[in-house]
Amino acid sequence: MIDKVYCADVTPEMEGKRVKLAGWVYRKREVGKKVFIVLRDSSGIVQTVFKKELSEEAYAEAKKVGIESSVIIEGTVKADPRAPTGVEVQADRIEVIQNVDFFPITKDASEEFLLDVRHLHLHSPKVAAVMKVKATLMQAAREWLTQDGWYEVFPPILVTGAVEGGATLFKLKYFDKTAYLSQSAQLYLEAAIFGLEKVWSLTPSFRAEKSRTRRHLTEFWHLELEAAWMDLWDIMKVEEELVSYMVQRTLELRKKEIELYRKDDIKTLKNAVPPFPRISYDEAIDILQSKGVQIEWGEDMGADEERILTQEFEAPFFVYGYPKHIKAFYMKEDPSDPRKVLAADMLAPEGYGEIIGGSQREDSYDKLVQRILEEGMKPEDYEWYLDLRKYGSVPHSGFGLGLERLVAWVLKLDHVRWATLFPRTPSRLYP
Ligand SMILES: NC(=O)C[C@H]([NH3+])C(=O)NS(=O)(=O)OC[C@H]1O[C@@H](n2cnc3c(N)ncnc32)[C@H](O)[C@@H]1O
Ligand SMILES: [Mg+2]
Repeated sequence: MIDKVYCADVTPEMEGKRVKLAGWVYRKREVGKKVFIVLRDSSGIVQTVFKKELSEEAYAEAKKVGIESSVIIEGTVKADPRAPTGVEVQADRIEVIQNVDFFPITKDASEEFLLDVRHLHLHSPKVAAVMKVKATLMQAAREWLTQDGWYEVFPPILVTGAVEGGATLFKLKYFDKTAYLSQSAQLYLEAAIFGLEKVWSLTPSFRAEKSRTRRHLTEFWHLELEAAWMDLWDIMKVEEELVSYMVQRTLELRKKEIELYRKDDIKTLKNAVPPFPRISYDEAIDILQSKGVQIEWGEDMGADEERILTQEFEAPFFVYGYPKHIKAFYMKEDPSDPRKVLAADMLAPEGYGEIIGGSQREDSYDKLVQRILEEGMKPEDYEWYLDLRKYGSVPHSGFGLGLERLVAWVLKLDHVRWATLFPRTPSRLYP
């Protein structure tokens, strides 16, 4: 590894120190007999200046390099309040690793073009900032999960059945059998709780969703938890503590990156502290109807309805107690109201809506068989899953958080596709 100083680590206090930098040409301009190159690396930027009288050779090389050329630059640090970071490097050496005559991404690039050249768009510091925030959210999640006694497990992605409905399964040939790409690790996490009690996984989940909305991907990263002995209210507490820790920790560690997208508009992020507000599905329907939304009890809330509902809150909030017929087969019927299930979604404010889907699971063998039949599915396709209700069944609950949806809310992105390295949607499989 080259023995370099990172751009962000060059400070005015290093005045007079010689440094070696390695990165990419981010900005370049010539003024008289000087060439200013703003160098970019993963840490940020620093201005370098090439003067003819300091090194004719380096000056001549610097004049020739194009934007996003990869270079190594050496020189002496000089404090300068006019420079973007208050400091610049008086360069006397440049090694051009690869010169770029024309970098395809220009200021007027369309969103579709940026997606077509996503592999080059990843040069962008603003895109890198999204990935740093995503990484820090998961770093925080791991910190919280470890200290709270949860075990990470690694479920299969090649599976034989639907969790969230057969309509969004990606089917593939598995030797002489049929397999599917996992929609959710949940069923496997439910098996893991009998030995580990509190488990979590981060896996890619796949949904052959034809809906082209701002919050749907066909492949997304899914943070899922499952716990024995917990009911719906217990798991909702876990959700709010986990999400709160993730958001507050990321605010602490990635403030600069968040401000790139939100500027100082971070009130709703700071509000993400327990307890999150809780409203019932019934109350949600009342609120929507009072705002003139045409929705009846029993109907599902889509992105538009959730967007309107989020206007009532300035923090993430729960909606609980959904009608049974709009929710998944595995959800436990509410003993106090058989029309409902013990399910709760967490909705992010500012129009983002659902970021978490969770529920208490049906732990009765007979009731689960009945639900599977009611949903038009075959119990024999879920034989192993039903076994979990035959050999020491316990009350248990869990949830799934869409990581891209959380990132989209934290950074106020206008589409979840910007929250993932290489977005997958119905119309995008390349690059
Ligand atoms: N372990 C569990 O209990 C998870 C459960 N089986 C499940 O998959 N619920 S979910 O379908 O609401 O998806 C969970 C979350 O997963 C995200 N999600 C769900 N579908 C998508 C798509 N298509 N694109 C992006 N993100 C998606 C979204 O935040 C949802 O709230
Ligand atoms: Mg859901």
